[in-house]
Amino acid sequence: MLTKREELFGGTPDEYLSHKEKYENSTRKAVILFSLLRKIQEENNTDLTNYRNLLSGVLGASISQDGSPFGLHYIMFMPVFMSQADEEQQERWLHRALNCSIIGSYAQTELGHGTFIRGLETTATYDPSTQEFVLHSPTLTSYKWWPGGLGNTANYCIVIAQLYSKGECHGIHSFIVQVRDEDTHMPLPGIKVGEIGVKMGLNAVNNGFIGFENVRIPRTNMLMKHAKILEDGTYVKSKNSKLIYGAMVFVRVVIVFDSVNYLAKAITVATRYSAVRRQSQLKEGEPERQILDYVTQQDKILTAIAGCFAMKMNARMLWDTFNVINDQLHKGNMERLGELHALACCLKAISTSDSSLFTARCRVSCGGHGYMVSSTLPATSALTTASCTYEGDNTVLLLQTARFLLKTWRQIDTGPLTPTVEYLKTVSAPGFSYKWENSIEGIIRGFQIVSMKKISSCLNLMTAKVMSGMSQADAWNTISIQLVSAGESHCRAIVISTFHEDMSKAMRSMSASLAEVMGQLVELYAVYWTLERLGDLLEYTSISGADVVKLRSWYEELLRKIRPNAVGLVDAFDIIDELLQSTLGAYDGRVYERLMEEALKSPLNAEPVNQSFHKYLKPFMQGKL
Ligand SMILES: CCCCCCCC/C=C\C/C=C/C(=O)SCCNC(=O)CCNC(=O)[C@H](O)C(C)(C)COP(=O)(O)OP(=O)(O)OC[C@H]1O[C@@H](n2cnc3c(N)ncnc32)[C@H](O)[C@@H]1OP(=O)(O)O
Ligand SMILES: Cc1cc2nc3c(=O)[nH]c(=O)nc-3n(C[C@H](O)[C@H](O)[C@H](O)COP(=O)(O)OP(=O)(O)OC[C@H]3O[C@@H](n4cnc5c(N)ncnc54)[C@H](O)[C@@H]3O)c2cc1C
Repeated sequence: MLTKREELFGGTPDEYLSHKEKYENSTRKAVILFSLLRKIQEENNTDLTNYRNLLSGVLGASISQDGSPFGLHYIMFMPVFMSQADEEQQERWLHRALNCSIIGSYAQTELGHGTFIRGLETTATYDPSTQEFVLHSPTLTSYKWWPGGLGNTANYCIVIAQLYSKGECHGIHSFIVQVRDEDTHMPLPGIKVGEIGVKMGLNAVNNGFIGFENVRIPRTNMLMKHAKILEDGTYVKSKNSKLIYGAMVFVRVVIVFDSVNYLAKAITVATRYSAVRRQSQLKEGEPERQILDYVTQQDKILTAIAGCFAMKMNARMLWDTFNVINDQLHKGNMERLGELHALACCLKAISTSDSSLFTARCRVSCGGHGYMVSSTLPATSALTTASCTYEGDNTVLLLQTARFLLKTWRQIDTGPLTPTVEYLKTVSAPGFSYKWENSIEGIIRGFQIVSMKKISSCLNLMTAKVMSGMSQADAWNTISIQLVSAGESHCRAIVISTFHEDMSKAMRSMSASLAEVMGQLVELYAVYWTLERLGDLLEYTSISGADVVKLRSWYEELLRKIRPNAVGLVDAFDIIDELLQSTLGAYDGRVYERLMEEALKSPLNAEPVNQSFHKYLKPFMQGKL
């Protein structure tokens, strides 16, 4: 009788399963894992706060690097329900979703549209004579494409469609739609549903497609917490049309935590392997050195560790900010919605692009063995690059942040600013002066000045181009590279200052030795990004060549200081071997034995001579083909 652990983590490695077997195996594992999670849910309430903790359990414990077919049910279907369904609808559906007696997905993206959601083509036309909506996919490009779990798993999904009533289009709204029979799991009439095929990664997420041929759903299947359709077809608009976007903000907040989880796995593997792997002699005649002793290796890995800690603290700040503003939204106060959207956009973009960058560095820092699937670094790399796209392409999200920053800058003199942008007032105040200094505070100030000057420059450029006769849209597109850069600079300034401030607070309750190491991580992160963004700092601050020389020495000194604690820092993530699933990162350091153990599981090692020798090789080598 297999234990739960053996059931979850044993069996043929996924990499040797077919696409179909991989899905079936991940579904088997998901059922085990989510049965356990369901027990947790039964003991706790399900408000968003508790829900995120549950969700981080889902994400953190996702037992396959390939994701889970239930992921979307937890990541989007339920959060959207909690934020957009009215009380009657929650009463009718939420408990069934929570106990997984229905499995949902979230169908927004179409073959033809992902970013520009106002351009979605799926229609939901209200028929007052039957008090139903008619869901229809008018074109191939209107087919929903990507929804996780929709291929073969979900029997319900939330569909985002253009709402039509009394001949008028009211824009995109959310609808709950049953897609499969609850008993037979057969697709319901008028519904064409399937799986989109093999992807670069996340092949257990079961991403699907769905098309509707005049499918009728009751009026009460429109999620009506904000906007409504009355029985006669009268449209009652939402207090704020942007509230429909709320779930995307929540998921972006979760994704920042998720990006930290993925990066923590990758640096645990790369750091432990770099402590085990010995290669080359630093001095003639000496024993081969741990590759972690090479400063170039420290440059790749220790900065990733600092980045992971930095983003973890920023994820917590973002979550706290989300909760504060979400409470205000529930009370009808929309004042900070734009700020929350901008912050969630830039932190999702920066956390996922950093996670992708540093995970790729971890992969190459492990040499050939890092290219083995059994190291799990390739899968984590495929995961982190996907996160730069899903829940909003990073470029598009940074442009959203830039849009908010320009709006803020236009109003800079009209009153107080909201917390995440009030630095703009400080560094642009009359009489404010700043001379570069090589300190954490000096670096933070420098990044804030760069951000402010980029935003100001973008606005001046926009104004000049429009004055010269260019349309607003063309001017925006022309300077969009600089707009993205302004969004990134703003975010980096927030990340460094949050890391410094929150870690300083945390260090007060630490032992002196731990506080010293944490302080070194903050310095390493700040100095690393200073050296990475020297162009901006040279353009907008008084930093000098001499300062840069000292910064480089400071950086190398920090690498030397942190090196002895590298393994301890990643052990602190406490990721069990079963979740790490890595031949290179296992706690016991038996890298070579594990590599060989995994290799022998290859089906190609089942017999000494593969059948292709007799069928192909031998006749070929004997000139008979
Ligand atoms: C357990 C295992 C787990 C394994 C891991 C798997 C995890 C998988 C995770 C998730 C799966 C993925 C799901 C998805 O991808 S769902 C689909 C996500 N799609 C998007 O994010 C689409 C991105 N596009 C947009 O958000 C919008 O189209 C846009 C904002 C980029 C542009 O839209 P547009 O209408 O052109 O906007 P404007 O620029 O004109 O701005 C309009 C106005 O609205 C404000 N606004 C826009 N978005 C929001 C928002 N989300 N919240 C609040 N406000 C928003 C914007 O600020 C403007 O306001 P204004 O300046 O005051 O006018
Ligand atoms: C693994 C994965 C899971 C997903 N899961 C789901 C899901 O469950 N449900 C769901 O609904 N969707 C899902 N998606 C879809 C995802 O939301 C979209 O892929 C994403 O929103 C990007 O849209 P797109 O793919 O159409 O790219 P596009 O928007 O076509 O972007 C392509 C390029 O065009 C650029 N671009 C687009 N618009 C602009 C602009 N205005 N300004 C400047 N540049 C622009 C982008 O920067 C990008 O470089 C998933 C995607 C992935 C990869």
